[in-house]
Amino acid sequence: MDTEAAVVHPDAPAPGSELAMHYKECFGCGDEQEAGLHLRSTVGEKSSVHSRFLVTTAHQGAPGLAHGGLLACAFDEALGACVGNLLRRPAVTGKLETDFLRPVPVGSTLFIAAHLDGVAGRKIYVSADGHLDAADGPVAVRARGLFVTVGFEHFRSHAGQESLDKLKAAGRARQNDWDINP
Ligand SMILES: CCCCCCCC/C=C\CCCCCCCC(=O)SCCNC(=O)CCNC(=O)[C@H](O)C(C)(C)COP(=O)(O)OP(=O)(O)OC[C@H]1O[C@@H](n2cnc3c(N)ncnc32)[C@H](O)[C@@H]1OP(=O)(O)O
Repeated sequence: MDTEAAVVHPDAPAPGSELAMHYKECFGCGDEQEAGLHLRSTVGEKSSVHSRFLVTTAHQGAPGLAHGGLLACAFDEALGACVGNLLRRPAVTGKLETDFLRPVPVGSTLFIAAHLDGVAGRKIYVSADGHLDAADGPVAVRARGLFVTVGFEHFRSHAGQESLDKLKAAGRARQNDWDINP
């Protein structure tokens, strides 16, 4: 694939910044989504974002072990947070690949290190490693994502009015908050 290096937006939060949830009802990071994953993310060095996911009994597949689909969801969120916050462009997941290398037990924390790999037009390539219980713990899950830059029209034309009102209330619907360049 022919990609260019991803250039972090000059207004992106600096390394070390704790990222705010992007939407309080988001399944991945929202604090008003009781059944959600409650990921917490921090900007890292060199086009990276570090997210933490505490696996609870709500996330089980087999007894005592995380469900693979929920782990994929955690990576979707972590990769999306990396893309959205570092590039400051609205983008959606086009493709998400996951390798499950080790079981992830209930009670463990997955430390997900996501990194921007490159950009080709509207396509943004991003990948992540999920380390068990420490930033340098063994890699349990690995993921690669392709995000596609979209205009705000994507959300306007597909989401219901009530959701758009919530988005506006959160101050996210203002186009000048983002670089729209699909
Ligand atoms: C106003 C709100 C703003 C919010 C921003 C907040 C940011 C806050 C910060 C951060 C937090 C974010 C955290 C969120 C994390 C979760 C993210 C999700 O889960 S998103 C939901 C799941 N994904 C979908 O629902 C997409 C559904 N699909 C679509 O809408 C379309 O298919 C779309 C937009 C992906 C592409 O459609 P087209 O018509 O616009 O464009 P075409 O031409 O088809 O694709 C563009 C290029 O991408 C490639 N492409 C698209 N899909 C591909 C695929 N699956 N595999 C390979 N290539 C693909 C195509 O081949 C094309 O490439 P070529 O330019 O020709 O080289």
